[in-house]
Amino acid sequence: MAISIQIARLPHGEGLPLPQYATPGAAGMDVVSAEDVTIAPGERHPVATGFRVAIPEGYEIQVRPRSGLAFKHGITVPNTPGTIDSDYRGELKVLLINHGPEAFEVKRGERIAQLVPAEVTLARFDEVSELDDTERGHGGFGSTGTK
Ligand SMILES: O=c1ccn([C@H]2C[C@H](O)[C@@H](COP(=O)(O)OP(=O)(O)OP(=O)(O)O)O2)c(=O)[nH]1
Ligand SMILES: [Mg+2]
Repeated sequence: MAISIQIARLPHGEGLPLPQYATPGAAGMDVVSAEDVTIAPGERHPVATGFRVAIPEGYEIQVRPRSGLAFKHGITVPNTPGTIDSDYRGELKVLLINHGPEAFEVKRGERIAQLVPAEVTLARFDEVSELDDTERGHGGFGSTGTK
């Protein structure tokens, strides 16, 4: 079942489509750019989407890269998955970085990322003096193999 997320359009978002699923089984809702911007190789830019959202408490939106942009142009989201908090009321922005060899032109209306709403599990840390023993113990960072 779909949850309802309120969305408000900023003046520069006029005429843009709402974030939407490209196919019935898509996990992410494609979001488009509200601006024309060129991102030089190695540079990053917080791309405007023209929208603000009010996510219901207990949920977040994850901002994920589009694999096509990453594969074809080296364009990705350095903070992936970006976190949109339920109490954030500023403009939803998509931080893009150009890992490709050529400048990349983002055109207004082009899909730049996908939004995946997700449930948030709230937790607290309960401090203790000892933890239980496990087979893994302190092993990490590749301790179970050679790669
Ligand atoms: O890709 C993103 C990531 C974040 N934000 C907005 C919404 C989010 O709720 C807020 C804060 O993001 P985050 O907690 O990841 O950043 P921070 O560096 O911890 O900043 P803050 O101190 O504002 O929490 O910035 C975006 O618009 N796009
Ligand atoms: Mg934060």
